[in-house]
Amino acid sequence: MAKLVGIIMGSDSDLPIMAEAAKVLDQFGVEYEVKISSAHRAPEVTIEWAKGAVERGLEVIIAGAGVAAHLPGVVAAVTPLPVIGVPIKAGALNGIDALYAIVQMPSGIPVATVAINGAKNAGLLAVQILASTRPELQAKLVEYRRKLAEEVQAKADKLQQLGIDGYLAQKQQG
Ligand SMILES: Nc1c(C(=O)O)ncn1[C@@H]1O[C@H](COP(=O)(O)O)[C@@H](O)[C@H]1O
Repeated sequence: MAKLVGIIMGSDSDLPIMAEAAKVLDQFGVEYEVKISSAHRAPEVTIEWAKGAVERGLEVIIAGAGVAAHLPGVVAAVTPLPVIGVPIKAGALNGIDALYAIVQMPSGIPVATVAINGAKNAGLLAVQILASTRPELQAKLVEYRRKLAEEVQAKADKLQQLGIDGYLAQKQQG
């Protein structure tokens, strides 16, 4: 399968979080490219990467950045591809600054913003976008959701069986 998703982040310090998006894509068998670049520190390289994304065959971009997180918006400004922004928890404001910077895009250039450090959901959202034209991915998503629901049901059954104190005691034991 060709590389369909581009993952870009502002710094290698974002990598531990952004790796969670890559992990989801691995899980669904979606190939991707990964890039460290910065709209602030390396603007030309960033813009060149984003401008070439369509030609390279990418269909979705996941862009993560912390603090004054302009990277996702700058990428979105130069590509017609959907951009999913991941605000990274970093710096004195713990990601609130990044969240606001990414989510408050001016009208006309959207960035689909997930939660602070929400790289896993960014990966899932990318899979969902790709799945709209790929039945095999759609089927995997249905199965993924079925397992999630099964896990919730297992917890509900256990709580019913053990009661609150028993449940918490068992949870504490790990
Ligand atoms: N927000 C941006 C941009 C950008 O938006 O272009 N470039 C780097 N950064 C962010 O700066 C934080 C600290 O970076 P360093 O750890 O390299 O100092 C990172 O979270 C990065 O995403």
